[in-house]
Amino acid sequence: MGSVVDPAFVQAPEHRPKSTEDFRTLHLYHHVFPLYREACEKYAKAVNELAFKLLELIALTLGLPAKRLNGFFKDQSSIIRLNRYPPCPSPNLALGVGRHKDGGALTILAQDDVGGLDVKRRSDGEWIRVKPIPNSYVINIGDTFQVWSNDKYESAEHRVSVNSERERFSVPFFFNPARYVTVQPLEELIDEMNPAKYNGYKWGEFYKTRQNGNFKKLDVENIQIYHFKKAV
Ligand SMILES: O=C(O)CCC(=O)C(=O)O
Ligand SMILES: [Fe+2]
Repeated sequence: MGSVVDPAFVQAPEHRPKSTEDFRTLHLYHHVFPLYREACEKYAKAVNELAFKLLELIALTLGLPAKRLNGFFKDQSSIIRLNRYPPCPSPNLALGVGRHKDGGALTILAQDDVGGLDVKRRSDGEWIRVKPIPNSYVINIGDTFQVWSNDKYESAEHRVSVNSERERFSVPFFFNPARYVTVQPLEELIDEMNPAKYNGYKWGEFYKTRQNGNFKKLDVENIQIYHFKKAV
């Protein structure tokens, strides 16, 4: 790479790591944008605190001690993504993000007032726009919670539509457990009457494979939690 003349035109790095290991060596030009780094770190700390509060509240709703799930996040692999969706001349022919489910425990999404996030209504399969509400987050239950809760909670399928008028920004925080965590139905929630519906899987392996895409796209077979569903 040549020398940097104007930092506004620094070539963006290849930002999709090839393996989970690469996340550790990912640098977003900290030296070029120190204020950006500071803002990101501050935001990450605050949203992480919120994530733990939500985690504890959800644990209580499952009849578990508030801190029952906290240990899974000791070496958490959470990430924040900054999304920009430019206006699209043919919004009916393209999607900002194709249909998918978030694989982790929770997603805390900040979105601007443009709108574009659609969630699939389970009753009839219709795509419903998630209306932006100022100063609020969209909280999404991910696959990990679906498995922990043995299907009591379900992760929602969603996608992002684009429009031809305005660019859109969103900032999801993906609250993910440590890579070494085996995700499986919590033992307190299963018994003979209500047996485990999933075999356990290693979060790090699942996530690495999920990075190849979500649901079936081109010729890549994507990993989904139903692959771990036990036969009944
Ligand atoms: O931009 C959004 O509103 C959501 C993006 C999203 O679903 C994702 O990055 O997983
Ligand atoms: Fe998502």
